Amino acid sequence: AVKLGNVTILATGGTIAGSGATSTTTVGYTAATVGVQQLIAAVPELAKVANVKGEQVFQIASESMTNEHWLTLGKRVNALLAQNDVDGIVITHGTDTMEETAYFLNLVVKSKKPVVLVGAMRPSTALSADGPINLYNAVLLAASQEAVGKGVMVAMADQIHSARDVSKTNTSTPDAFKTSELGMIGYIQGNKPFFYRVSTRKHTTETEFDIANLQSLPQVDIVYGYANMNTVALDAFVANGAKGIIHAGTGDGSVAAKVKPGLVAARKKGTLIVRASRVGQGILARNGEANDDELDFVVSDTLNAQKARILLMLALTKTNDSKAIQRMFYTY
Ligand SMILES: NC(=O)CC[C@H](N)C(=O)O
Repeated sequence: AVKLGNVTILATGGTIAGSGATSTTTVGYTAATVGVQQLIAAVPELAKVANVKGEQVFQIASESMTNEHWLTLGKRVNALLAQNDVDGIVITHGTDTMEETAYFLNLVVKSKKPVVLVGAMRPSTALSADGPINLYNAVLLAASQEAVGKGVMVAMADQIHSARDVSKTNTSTPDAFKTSELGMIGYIQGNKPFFYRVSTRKHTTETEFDIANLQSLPQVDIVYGYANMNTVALDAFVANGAKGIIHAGTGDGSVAAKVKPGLVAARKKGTLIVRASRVGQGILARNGEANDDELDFVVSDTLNAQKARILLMLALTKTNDSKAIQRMFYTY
């Protein structure tokens, strides 16, 4: 008989653990109601691909995820993966901030063992609920040799995405997760993962970040760019003590004339400024829409604003040097 891998499922809530009033309730249901043992019991097929254990870490909708949740989860993942009797981890998670949690873990997990985030777009009570098959695929992926060393992954709708590049791209359809231009890394088909590409960016055991002794992360906020933008949000975040600001600018990270003096003043007072884009694809050109060298700004490379926020928080636990932080944005 083939020896099965040991996979721990860490449950955090979300729609995969959600329930609705009827079988056709696919919106307006309640997330985070079903416990991890019930999730596992609903998919007896899991026992064919791994020895599965469950742990309820949180029971929340993922829009309420906080830095503190991430530190707790990251430490638990590292503790479990340090054990000889754990071969991989699956994290069930709400889909709204799944890409953020995945990228955070991609930067702080200290192991080559597979870590797979999974969720559902339809609650467990719905017709054609996607949670059970997504969970099955995630567990077989986490138990597979092929997934070792690939960094943190998101497994949704038979596709494998790398944490750095994946995004939720639809409010409600089951195929919501995409890595549009950079491309997903593989498929799961016929009970097997198939990989086709890997990111060139460093992750997990290759990063310089260590959360073992951290109780909190520096405050970093996002300012969204739009026509007729005013300066109120930026000024309020800076007055509130933000250590970093992600400016999710229009286009290639352009900054409205009215907003620029506030960013420059914040930087002079010590706040790190990262220019990102609201567009969703493409490289943020350094010294393009602003003279970053002169203004001492950092650019986000291809990271979207919510992921740039995570990298900047972790970067600020190591250094305040903008050049070192810019290097990190071209590394991870
Ligand atoms: N499909 C989902 O998981 C969304 C439910 C909820 N808003 C969450 O992110 O947890």
